[in-house]
Amino acid sequence: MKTLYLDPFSGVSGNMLLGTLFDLGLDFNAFKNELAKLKLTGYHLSLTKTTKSAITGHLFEVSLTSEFANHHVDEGAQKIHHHGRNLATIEDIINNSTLNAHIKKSACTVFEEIAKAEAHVHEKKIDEIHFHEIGAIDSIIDITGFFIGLNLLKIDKLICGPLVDGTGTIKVAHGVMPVPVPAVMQMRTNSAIPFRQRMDVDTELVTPTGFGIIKCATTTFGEVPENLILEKIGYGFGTRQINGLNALRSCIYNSLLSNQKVIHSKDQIILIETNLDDTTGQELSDVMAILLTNGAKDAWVEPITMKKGRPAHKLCLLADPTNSETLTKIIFEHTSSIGVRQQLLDRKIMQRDLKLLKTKFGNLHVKYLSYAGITKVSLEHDDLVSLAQKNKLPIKNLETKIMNLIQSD
Ligand SMILES: O=C([S-])c1cc(C(=O)S)c[n+]([C@@H]2O[C@H](COP(=O)(O)O)[C@@H](O)[C@H]2O)c1
Ligand code: NI
Repeated sequence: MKTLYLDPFSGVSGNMLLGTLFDLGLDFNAFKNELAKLKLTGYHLSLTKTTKSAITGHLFEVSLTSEFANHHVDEGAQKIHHHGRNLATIEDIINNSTLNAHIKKSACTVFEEIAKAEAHVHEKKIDEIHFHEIGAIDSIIDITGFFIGLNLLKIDKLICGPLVDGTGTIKVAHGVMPVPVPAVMQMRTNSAIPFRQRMDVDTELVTPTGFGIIKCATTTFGEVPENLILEKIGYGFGTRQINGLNALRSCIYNSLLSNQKVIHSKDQIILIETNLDDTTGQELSDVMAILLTNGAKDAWVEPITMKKGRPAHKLCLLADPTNSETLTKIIFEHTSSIGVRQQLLDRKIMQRDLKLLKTKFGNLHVKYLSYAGITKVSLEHDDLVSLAQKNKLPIKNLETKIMNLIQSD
């Protein structure tokens, strides 16, 4: 299983996404053969291996041949296209090709995502919007080409790090637009994609095409995968000149487990709390059970006295930070709470190694714990209870017997 990790430390555009795939080894001729299935004409592809900031990478560019270039105006670094195709026409081009069904579906999803955002920003219906972006041949090539590239490189999973955009304004066909550009801002709504801005970069780093592809193709955003083998690194250059390297870095990880294991002695955990003065004991116990089955690591209630001397309860839970949205929704859905407090906490943890122990009383899971030379053993309580019932022994008594067996081992 191959995982592609994208690191958009200086943003993302369609060209950068393809540039980085070529730098990872995507074959240009194989790519062009696949792309020809779209039966598009009027374009030229250029792929250049080059060095920027002393780093070697690839620059991928699409240019229009003269017949089409008449409709295309260059305004500094900003390309503006005046021959927009509408969404239906683009989807026809893709769907009438002999590309595989997954590529077709993925590309159409990105076009729909960008078109929806554009329609919202320009306050037009999706079929009547001005397709200055997605009607252009380069967008069709970038978007469809990205999925062709993933397929040729046999990538199974995509993970993306936080997106970094610039600031200020850029000049486009209809005037001056703020950065992040409106279509990108619109696509960010209702999404939790990590995004930040570099205030020292006075231009656009994240384009609508780049953001649309990332949003639709990626389900996991976060840190580099652990315990996987890093196989290859690629750099795809952007065309804008910025203070520093303007490139999209990508890494291929292989799921073969590394023999160099990562040991965690600290991590982060989220504490979620809410005060409840009108929830019954039964309701509290029900919601705690739901929270625990939905990934809370622990959930409990604390008796408190709220304003006006009201006896109440504080519902608390600990969870992985990525689970906070799901668990917050459960609290809002199943209690009268109208607000929760959240704190991200640093946690020190013992390394855990879970093993199945075969004993004369039966099998049970045992946790071997260690931290800076301190070691402990902990028997899985549910297993212990069922073995105690099976052997008709008091739980404490059986625990002592099993601990003695482990120690004598
Ligand atoms: O010309 C217009 S109206 C325009 C609108 C927007 C919005 O965000 S709305 C963005 N742009 C810019 O066009 C270029 C091309 O983008 P690609 O995604 O096709 O690479 C880019 O700089 C956009 O920000 C233009
Ligand atoms: Ni427009």
